[in-house]
Amino acid sequence: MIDLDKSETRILVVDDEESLRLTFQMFLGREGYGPVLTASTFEEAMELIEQQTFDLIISDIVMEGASGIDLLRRVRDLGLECPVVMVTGYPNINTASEAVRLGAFDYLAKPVKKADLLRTARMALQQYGLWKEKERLTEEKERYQQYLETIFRSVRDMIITVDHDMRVVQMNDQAKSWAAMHMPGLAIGASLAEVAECFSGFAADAQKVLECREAVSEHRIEVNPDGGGHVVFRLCAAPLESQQGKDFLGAVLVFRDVSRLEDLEKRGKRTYFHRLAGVSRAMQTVYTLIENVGQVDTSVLITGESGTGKELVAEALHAESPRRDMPLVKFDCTSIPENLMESELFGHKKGAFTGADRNREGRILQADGGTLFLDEIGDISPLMQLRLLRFLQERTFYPVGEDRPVTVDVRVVAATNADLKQKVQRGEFREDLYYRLRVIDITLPPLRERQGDLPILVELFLARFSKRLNKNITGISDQALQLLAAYRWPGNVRELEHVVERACVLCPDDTITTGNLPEEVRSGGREGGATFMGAGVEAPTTVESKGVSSLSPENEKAHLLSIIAQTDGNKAKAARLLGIDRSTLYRKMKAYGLE
Ligand SMILES: Nc1ncnc2c1ncn2[C@@H]1O[C@H](COP(=O)(O)OP(=O)(O)OP(=O)(O)O)[C@@H](O)[C@H]1O
Repeated sequence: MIDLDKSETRILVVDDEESLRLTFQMFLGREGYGPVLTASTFEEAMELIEQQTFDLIISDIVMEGASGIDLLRRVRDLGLECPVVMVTGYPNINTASEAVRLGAFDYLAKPVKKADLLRTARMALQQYGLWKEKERLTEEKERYQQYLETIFRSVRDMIITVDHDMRVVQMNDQAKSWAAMHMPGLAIGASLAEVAECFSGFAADAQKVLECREAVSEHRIEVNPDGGGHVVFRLCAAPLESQQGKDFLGAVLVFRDVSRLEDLEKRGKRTYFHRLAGVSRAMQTVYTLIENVGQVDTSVLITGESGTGKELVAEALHAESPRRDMPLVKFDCTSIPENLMESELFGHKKGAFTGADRNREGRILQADGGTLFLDEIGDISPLMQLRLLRFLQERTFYPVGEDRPVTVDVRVVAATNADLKQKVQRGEFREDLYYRLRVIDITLPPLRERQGDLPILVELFLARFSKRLNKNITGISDQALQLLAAYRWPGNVRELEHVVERACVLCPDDTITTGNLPEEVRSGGREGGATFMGAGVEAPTTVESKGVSSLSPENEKAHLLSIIAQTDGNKAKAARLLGIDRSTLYRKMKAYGLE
């Protein structure tokens, strides 16, 4: 039985006898019911009923003018469900039982005893309470059903539910229109197993779910319908259970025709290529170039701003070449002082110089049979330029202190974010070396010129950092993505990667929002045009996050000094704070004489 809150029950007593009205009002009021209102005529009662809602109406049958039965009829005509109790004198007992047939809850015979009145009132109110609760639950269920149906209708995926015997129970509109075109046999009531043999993958998934009561995760299946053609579906299946998994109802299959996507991918529209991500035309050109150039042994020069993915291109070139099982040796030309560079690259003989207490194999020899990646090639000294040119021309070299040449089979891939051509014009870089290196030139456009790549890169980094940070971040709000798209990205993909990493660290739930983005990005880069530095939460709070790329040379030098000091000389940390990589930092330090 449901509990009644008596003080919240509105009762109307209708009687033309004032003493009876007052007695009923007093009995009910003292019992805690309220408010209890009274009316002496049909008209007066109707006026109150139209103005407010009642939980119980107690009405005399015989009144001057319209009767209590008229009142009951009127109440039901208005669609009101509240219980009506009739009061009648002994001679009118038959009329009263007639009233019950017409929908009255009960009747009370005069003289009405207090106990009878209270018992009938309690029962009527309790029954009405139950009815209201049932109505509420039905309404809620209907609303929920509607809500589910709306989802069912509006998702772009096709959805089919099947029962234990694999008979189709429900199909959403997408599934229906797809079936009408490609598989007319697939309809509500049809057996999924029998519909078409070529769709056996669907039936197999459904069968698995029905047998194991476990979801089958998303996978792709190829289908060759009778009418010909070739269709690829992305399909997942899950058990269909009632609330709390008490009843097992069957399986739900969610699938999507991805043939067009597959076609696009096959036609060269690739989203990923080795560790590179991007769908823009520029990146498609880069992928194709790498594929073609990978097969030959010519030198390649990769150019592009800092953080555009030059190192990833070098890796992909190596992976695409027949040298892929041999070493890829990376050498950052700015990472070590000039005087040690020759020995580092070419190796040295024991005793070649003070401190050379044993023979040392250089990077070039380590790369024998494989690829040597020379990063930041624009920064090497004229002497090293000459040595490298000789090596590229003759494929032999002399380790420091050694007079016998060493021959190796190495493919050289170099990268720079400097404008080498300008350096050649200014006499800072050898023209002959430039052309030797640049047999093939792969240029990576800055991120701001290939905005179409942004969503896919964001998705890639979100998945990466969500996993690394052991979080469950599944997406980014449209508004946050719009801010990222509007930003100029002076630090390119590296900077974007740091921004997403920082956002993942700050994000408390499953969606990155604008609040998780740094101020620079939120203000559209208007904060003095400074680059976001990817400091994330690891940055000491005392370090002012300010980029370098837009500062004047004097300010940039001072800023570099300040960051290096604040990180206690830790170059890796300083570079990270500045949103540039270590080699760029070394280059800048060198340029400002800060070594
Ligand atoms: N197209 C891309 N897809 C996925 N990640 C990328 C892409 N481009 C760059 N990145 C990421 O951005 C960061 C910087 O890339 P990378 O080191 O290859 O750039 P770079 O051009 O060599 O930079 P620098 O000139 O400063 O050495 C890396 O973490 C890399 O994984």
